[in-house]
Amino acid sequence: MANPEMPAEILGLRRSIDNIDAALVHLLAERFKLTRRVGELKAQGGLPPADPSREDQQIARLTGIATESGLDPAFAEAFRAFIVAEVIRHHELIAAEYEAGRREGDLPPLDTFS
Ligand SMILES: O=C(O)C(=O)C[C@]1(C(=O)O)C=C[C@@H](O)C=C1
Repeated sequence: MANPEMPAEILGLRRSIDNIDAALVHLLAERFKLTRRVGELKAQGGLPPADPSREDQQIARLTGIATESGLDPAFAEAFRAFIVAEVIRHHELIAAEYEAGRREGDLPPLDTFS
């Protein structure tokens, strides 16, 4: 039996889905640029890669936004946690590089008088 033809409406919907997927990838790329800098500043300042209290704020805020906008809040939280787990992995790698002295170019100059 031949494949049934794809309705034109589905093809139109797929074009918009592709646009949204592209926007999500661009947004994630920009988010990771910001969190990479956060990771560098944390490594320089001796702060831990993860911040559970900040994450509690994110969860509360995003749960409200998801509920208001009709997105399953459990899905919103799973998506946030997936992204943040990757951010924390990056932060740990950055911190390990600082500790190994491989990112000293990004460190402030040594204060030899203290
Ligand atoms: O805000 C921070 O402290 C971050 O490191 C960023 C971020 C995030 O990706 O939003 C990542 C890890 C922390 O546990 C909390 C938040």
